[in-house]
Amino acid sequence: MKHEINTDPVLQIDSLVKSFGNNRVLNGFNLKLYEGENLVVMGKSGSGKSVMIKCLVGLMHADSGTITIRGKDITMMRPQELDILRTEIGFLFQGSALYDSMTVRENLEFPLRRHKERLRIRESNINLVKEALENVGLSEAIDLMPAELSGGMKRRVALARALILKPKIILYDEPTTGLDPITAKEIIELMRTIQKKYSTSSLIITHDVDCARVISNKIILLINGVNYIEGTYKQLVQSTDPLVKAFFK
Ligand SMILES: Nc1ncnc2c1ncn2[C@@H]1O[C@H](COP(=O)(O)OP(=O)(O)OP(=O)(O)O)[C@@H](O)[C@H]1O
Repeated sequence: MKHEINTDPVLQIDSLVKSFGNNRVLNGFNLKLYEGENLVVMGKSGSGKSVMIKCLVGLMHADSGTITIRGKDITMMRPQELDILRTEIGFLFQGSALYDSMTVRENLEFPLRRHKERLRIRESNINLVKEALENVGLSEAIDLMPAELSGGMKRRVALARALILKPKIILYDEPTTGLDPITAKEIIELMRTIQKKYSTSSLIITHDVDCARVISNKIILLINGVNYIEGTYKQLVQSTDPLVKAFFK
C-alpha cells in the first residue's frame, strides 16, 4: 500500500454519528481514503453503508462528526460549494441510474453541460464522450438508448459517465450487484484498469467478497455503527473472530 507516509487522506470521515429516532445507525464511524487507494467498506444489510454514503454526498446530514474531502469539511459547506466539490468525485450508484429518455451520448454529455465551463475543460464534448466510452470498451454504443443495453453495458456506461469529468475520487455503491459473475468480474477489472490509468482513489461499498478480494488495498467492516475491524483482505480472511469470519464464508 502506498500511503500513510507524509500524505493527507483525500477523504476522511471522523466520528460520524447518525440516528433515526432511537436507532443509532452510525456511532462514531471513521474512515481515511488515501491517494491511489482502493478502500472497501463491507457491512451487513442495514448496517448503515448507504447512510454513510448519503452523508458523504450531502444527501443526508449527520448528527455529529466531520467529513473532509480534499482538505475541506463538507459538513460546513453551503449547497453551492458542495455542488462544485461534487464534480471532483465520480459516483457509480447501484442500478446505474442512467436517464432512460436520453441516448448514451446524451447521458455522458449531461455532466459536461453542467460543469465543463467552470472546470475549464477545453476538449470538445464529443471527444470526451468518445474517450470515456473507449475506456469502458463501449465505443459502439454511443447512439443507443439505455433500454437497448444489457445490465453489464449499463454499468459500463454509468462508469464512463462517472469518469467523464476526470474525478480524483470515485465512490462505488455496490458496483457488481445484480450482475452475473462473469460480467461482475469484467466490471471489477475495469475498475482496476481505470484506477491505474487515472490514479484515482476509490471508496467501494460492496457485499461481494470476490470484488473486495480483487480490488481492495484495505477493507473496513462496518458493524454496530463503527469500524469494527480494518485490514487487508489477507488479514481479515485469517481472523478467528466469528463476526469477521461471517463475512468471508
Ligand atoms: N431516512 C431514513 N429514516 C429512517 N431510518 C432510516 C433512513 N435511512 C436509513 N434508515 C435506517 O438506517 C439503517 C441503515 O440503513 P442503510 O440503508 O444505510 O443500510 P445498508 O448498510 O446500506 O443496507 P443494504 O446493504 O441493504 O443496502 C437501517 O436500519 C434503516 O432502516
